[in-house]
Amino acid sequence: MPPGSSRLSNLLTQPLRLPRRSVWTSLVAATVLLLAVGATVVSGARRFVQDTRWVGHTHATIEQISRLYARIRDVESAQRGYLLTGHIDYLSQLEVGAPEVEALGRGLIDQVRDNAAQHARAREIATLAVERVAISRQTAALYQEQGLASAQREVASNRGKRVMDHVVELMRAMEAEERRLLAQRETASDASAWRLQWAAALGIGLSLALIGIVFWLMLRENRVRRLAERRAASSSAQLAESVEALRLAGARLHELQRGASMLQSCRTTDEAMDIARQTFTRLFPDLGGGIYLTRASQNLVELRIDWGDAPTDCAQVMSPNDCWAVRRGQPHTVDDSRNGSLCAHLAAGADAAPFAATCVPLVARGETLGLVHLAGSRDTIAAHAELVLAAAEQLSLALSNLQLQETLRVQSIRDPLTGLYNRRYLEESLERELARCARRHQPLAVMMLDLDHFKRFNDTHGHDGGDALLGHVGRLLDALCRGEDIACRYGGEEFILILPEADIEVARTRAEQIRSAISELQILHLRRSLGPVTCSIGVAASPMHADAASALVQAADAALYRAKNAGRNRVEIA
Ligand SMILES: Nc1nc2c(ncn2[C@@H]2O[C@H](COP(=O)(O)OP(=O)(O)OP(=O)(O)O)[C@@H](O)[C@H]2O)c(=O)[nH]1
Repeated sequence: MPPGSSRLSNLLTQPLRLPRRSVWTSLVAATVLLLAVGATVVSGARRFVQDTRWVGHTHATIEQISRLYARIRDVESAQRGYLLTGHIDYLSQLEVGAPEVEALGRGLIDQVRDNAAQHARAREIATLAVERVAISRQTAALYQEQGLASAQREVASNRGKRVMDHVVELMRAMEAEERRLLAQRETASDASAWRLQWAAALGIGLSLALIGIVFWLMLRENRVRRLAERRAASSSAQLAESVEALRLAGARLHELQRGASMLQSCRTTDEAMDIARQTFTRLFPDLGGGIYLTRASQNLVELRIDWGDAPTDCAQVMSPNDCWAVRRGQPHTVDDSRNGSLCAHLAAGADAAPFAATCVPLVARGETLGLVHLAGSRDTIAAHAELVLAAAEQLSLALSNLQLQETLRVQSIRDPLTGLYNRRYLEESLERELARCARRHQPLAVMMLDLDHFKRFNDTHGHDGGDALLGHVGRLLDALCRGEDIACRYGGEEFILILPEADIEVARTRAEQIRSAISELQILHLRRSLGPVTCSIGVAASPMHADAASALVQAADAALYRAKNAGRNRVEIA
């Protein structure tokens, strides 16, 4: 799993709860409350206005009563003034006051039309007021027509006073009732005002509180949303990071697969080293490194290739014990070159910055074939640890396969007793070398060698002794061969040497050297010296004696036959 993917899945699965329901609930509650407060205030205001209107109405009624009373008194005064002075102005005042009293009476009736009791009183007052005005006018008329005495009799009858007393009594009752109503309406108006005030204060307070809660919830939601957005942004960044990590991991795996496939197709160790260098460079471009291979002797490990800007100096050849990974048979990683146990084959330069290094043994079929070493930054080494192991494993398998192939190849072309090439390889090589020399117009010599009296040697020292002799001769021939010569065991105690680009004289000289060397051979077998041995050699050369491989071998064989017949331990030319 690429780094960060578990954190990513946590982030994606962790729920984010937004307080949406509480916000909506509070908003609805605040709205309902505000509407209720509004309705209460409106209805309270209406009632307050109505109550205030009623108070005004009461005041107007009381004022109407007062004005009616005053107007009646004015009429009475005008009547009295007229009787006392006879002045005509009083009479005209009386005449003017009469319709006004009547109008004020009607006004009073209209004023209290809503109240049945007051309405009845008002009608009675209006009727009595009109009657009182009529009495004053009658009294004035008596004065005019019959004189003061008649008018005074009328006054003395107290008819006008009785009517007026009744009017006053009714007006007092009516005013008292209006004052009672006034007090009642003022109380109601005060109560309305008080209710209105409290409803407004309470409603506004509660609404403000709810709005505060909504505001707080919205701030909280905003905070949570910002957090969610940050998480989403961080998640998508991590997702992109993970996708990129997966892409790189996929590309590296593809590269590893490609490298492994090419390694498996390599025919030689050098080819495998070249492919390994390319693969490791592509897989770990930020790391320098190298590959050591164990020599056939198993006692030394040799640096075969290296690459990149490794911060270390690598020993060219080392003992297997110089590498912790080889010694312990498992990867060895040092995070800090200054503090860790760096392998002896790696050396940090004096001025080198601290670095990390890892060595992975190349092990296959229980055999340590070498090691891969990488060095660079600690993070890079740590990040690629598993991939390094996988690449090293693939390289181990490829090297092991190459080793196996080499063993099989050697087995198929080498004679196990002498270590020389076998007859099959001889036949292939002779054809090839003849063609090559012919192309270059160069000679090629063939030497056929047969040990003398080998049957007797066998009989004397046993078959094991004979085998030991064959082994010694094989090693001797191998040692006396040049790099381009091919020494083969032709069969039994017969050997053939192919000497490319050697003419017959060179071949003769070489044959003499070999014959001489074999005659001086000291063979120890089971702590016994097996005595001297000689050989006979027949030499033929191309194109001097034959062009074809089989003809050339036959010519050498014929020369050998002559050497045997001539007394053995000699060289004969075809
Ligand atoms: N020990 C051993 N003996 C072998 C091997 N191959 C062949 N021989 C023996 O080599 C002997 C060859 O004998 P001969 O062909 O008669 O030749 P020779 O005794 O060497 O006599 P000349 O060649 O005439 O000098 C035989 O006895 C074979 O059995 C082998 O691989 N090991």
